[in-house]
Amino acid sequence: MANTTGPDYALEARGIGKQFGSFWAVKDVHLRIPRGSIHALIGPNGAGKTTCFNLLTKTLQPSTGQIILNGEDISGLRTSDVAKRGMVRSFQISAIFADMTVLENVRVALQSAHGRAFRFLSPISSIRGLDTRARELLADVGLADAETAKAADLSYGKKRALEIATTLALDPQVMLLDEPTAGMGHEDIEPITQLIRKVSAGRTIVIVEHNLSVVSTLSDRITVLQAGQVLMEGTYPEVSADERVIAAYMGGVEDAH
Ligand SMILES: Nc1ncnc2c1ncn2[C@@H]1O[C@H](COP(=O)(O)OP(=O)(O)OP(=O)(O)O)[C@@H](O)[C@H]1O
Repeated sequence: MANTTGPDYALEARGIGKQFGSFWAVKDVHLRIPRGSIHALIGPNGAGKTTCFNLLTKTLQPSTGQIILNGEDISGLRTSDVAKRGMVRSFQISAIFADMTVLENVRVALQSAHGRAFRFLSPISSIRGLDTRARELLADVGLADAETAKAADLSYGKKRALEIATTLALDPQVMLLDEPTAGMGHEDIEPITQLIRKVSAGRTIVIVEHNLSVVSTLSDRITVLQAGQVLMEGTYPEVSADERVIAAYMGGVEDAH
């Protein structure tokens, strides 16, 4: 529920932690992500970004703390229950069906969003309805011309765009993107950055991203993690000027062009 007495947070983490054996990969992390914002999690290698991301999406069960989505405590829910409440993580590229066409991939995502994944005998008319929506989504991500291509034949950047289209098929209010530009060449980074900006309209986005140029372009606010804990939070100019952040990254900045 919207908080009418103060800032409206789509997603909050209250003291979340994750222990593996005796090691705390994430410890006492607090996050407050205003609705409609783009929020980045950054930090040097091993800082706990991926673990934190997995806790937020309930891929991992937190050892401590609470996760609040739209004012509701989701700490005990499974990923699929969280998705039904409007928070979806980007699928891994491996989740794209390589042998299907681009259009078929988005159709499958739409079918699963509508709970029809296994209803093979759907009337043709409902499949056409899905195709209309699938084409809209493909147009949104710049793949309108590629609908008959096999997913396996797409370039890396276009696979990521397809992945975003399949995520958008679930119409998430809160979208979590795990390193969307990882492994991309320069030619793909700019279009994907623009695409994330475009699909952020009317949504809340949490992004784990190593490329600090992408982070600076997209993020309203940034949380810097170090050794599993929050080092600081602020805007890009604030965090990039902070001596603790500079020290944490010393010798470990990747892709900081
Ligand atoms: N399943 C696990 N069991 C044990 N230790 C783990 C597990 N997952 C992560 N860790 C440890 O937790 C710490 C944080 O890892 P995590 O992958 O969250 O960091 P990260 O900031 O995403 O790193 P990178 O930038 O290298 O991807 C690391 O020391 C890692 O070795």
